[in-house]
Amino acid sequence: MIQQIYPSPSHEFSYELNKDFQFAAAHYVPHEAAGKCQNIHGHTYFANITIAGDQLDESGFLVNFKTIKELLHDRFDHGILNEDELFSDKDETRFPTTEVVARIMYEVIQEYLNTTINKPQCLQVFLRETPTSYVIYRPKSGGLL
Ligand SMILES: Nc1nc2c(c(=O)[nH]1)N=C([C@H](O)[C@H](O)COP(=O)(O)OP(=O)(O)OP(=O)(O)O)CN2
Ligand SMILES: [Zn+2]
Repeated sequence: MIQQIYPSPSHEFSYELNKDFQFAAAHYVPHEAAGKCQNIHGHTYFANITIAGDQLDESGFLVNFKTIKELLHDRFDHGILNEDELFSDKDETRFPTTEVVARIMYEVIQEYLNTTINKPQCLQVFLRETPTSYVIYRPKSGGLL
């Protein structure tokens, strides 16, 4: 896996965990502004998920690395993003652009984290779509799910 340097969010939590993974997925952006990207095509996405908190769970984990991979990588890998119910071709807030995919990845992981006993926070999703294009999504403070 390509190791990358990415910006870190500032915070005052005692623990910060980062999980990197790649997934291959196809998508198209259903808007004329997307030009050739209106046609279905594929990417090898690279993601880095940052999670922080002050309390560990009964396993001594902030959150199990494996769970993050199962929730995100295993859902999207070798899929067509537009066909996942998380996305929509009719609602621009759910077109599978890099921005939206990053935000939706945050929403998926934070909804899971909210069910855990120690309730850590996802502070950042870094999502690289191509060698020259990436997005960082950070929830606004106070706007956490
Ligand atoms: N703000 C956004 N702009 C674009 C997105 C996006 O998700 N958010 N997506 C695309 C296309 O899907 C495309 O896959 C990526 O575009 P781009 O970086 O332009 O890809 P190129 O390989 O053609 O870029 P180079 O500059 O030649 O490396 C378009 N825009
Ligand atoms: Zn694309």
